[in-house]
Amino acid sequence: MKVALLPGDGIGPEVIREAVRVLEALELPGLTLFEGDVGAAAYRRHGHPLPAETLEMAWAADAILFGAVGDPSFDGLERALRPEQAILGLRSELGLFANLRPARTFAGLEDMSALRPEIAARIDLLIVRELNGDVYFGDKALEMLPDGRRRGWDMMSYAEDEVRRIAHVAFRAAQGRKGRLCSVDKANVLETSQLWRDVVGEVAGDYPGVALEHMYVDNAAMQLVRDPGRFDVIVTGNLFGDILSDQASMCVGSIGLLASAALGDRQTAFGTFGLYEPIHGSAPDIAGQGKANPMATILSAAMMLRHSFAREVEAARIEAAVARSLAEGVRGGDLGGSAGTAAIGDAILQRL
Ligand SMILES: NC(=O)c1ccc[n+]([C@@H]2O[C@H](COP(=O)([O-])OP(=O)(O)OC[C@H]3O[C@@H](n4cnc5c(N)ncnc54)[C@H](O)[C@@H]3O)[C@@H](O)[C@H]2O)c1
Ligand SMILES: CC(C)[C@H](C(=O)O)[C@@H](O)C(=O)O
Ligand SMILES: [Mg+2]
Repeated sequence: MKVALLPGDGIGPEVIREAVRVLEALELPGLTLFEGDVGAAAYRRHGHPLPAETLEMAWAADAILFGAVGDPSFDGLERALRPEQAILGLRSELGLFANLRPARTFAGLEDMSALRPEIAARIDLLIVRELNGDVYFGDKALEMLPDGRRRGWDMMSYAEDEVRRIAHVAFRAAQGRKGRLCSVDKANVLETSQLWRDVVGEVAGDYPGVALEHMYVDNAAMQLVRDPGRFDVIVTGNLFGDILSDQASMCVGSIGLLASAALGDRQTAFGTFGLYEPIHGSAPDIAGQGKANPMATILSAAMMLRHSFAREVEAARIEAAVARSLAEGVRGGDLGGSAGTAAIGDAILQRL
């Protein structure tokens, strides 16, 4: 059970450190951790945000635990060398097309939601975000028009097989939950979305037990704050899923709480190969201050144990320890408290 740790930039190394303490406390036989460089940290040392040796390490691993990448001082670099290309490169090179981003209310935390507590109390949803296509990976350019104006453009597209495979993931997830799937698109304006809607509708024929609805993304953004409890599984494209998952995090209470799994088809001897990461970024505004909430990363490690190592018992132990910490008042700055990164890690370890 080989895990590649890719801490990255900003608060990435700070939150990964706490997740490693939790994993080590479980004393899982055969679990080995090794570390690689990604993002701005890798650019500084190797001249590239995703060096060949890091990619090799990723291929050799059974799972990846990823922190975050991004550093404002590198925003002026050509796009191919920017820190964010490391995570995009890993997702596409490794064929990790299915991004699971669960959002669930934690008991005792309803007051921290940006919504009214009685509305926040009902959240239990899963965003299934397509991760290898959409406007993220199409041709793009910044160019000069003949009349001297600058123009930027990005090609948005999905091929039907790309939509079909993520639709199957989402329908199967809905089968294992409350049996409701909401497909989010912008089919009233975008041809990419019309194809998305058509193909999701076709796949629905294989899942008669799942109730499918289609919703435009602007309405979905509104419904997510009006009544997030109405959603079970949401399936959507790369861009809309990115945006809606940050929004869902504040419905729960903080972006420091939301974990994620990026999965593909590849199976290892232990389970499904995957990359696990908090949905948040490198948070340059609080980096280096010991203030980051490591819960999202610790919960991502739990997802890793569940999906990549079939260790449901240990995954549930981690999740229960996080939930108990929150129920007993452990709060980072993101939740209006004063507990630092290491203190939150200590609290979870004590309750493991
Ligand atoms: N997967 C990734 O690696 C990833 C994801 C998102 C953003 N980014 C990158 O991160 C950099 C910063 O982006 P941003 O500011 O838009 O988003 P961000 O998620 O890094 O931060 C947004 C806000 O949330 C806060 N925050 C985030 N995580 C937190 C945590 N664990 N505990 C407490 N507070 C937390 C930050 O302090 C900030 O105020 C950019 O370079 C961006 O490209 C990377
Ligand atoms: C850093 C960026 C490329 C990334 C994304 O847009 O997918 C991030 O926002 C995320 O949510 O993981
Ligand atoms: Mg994002």
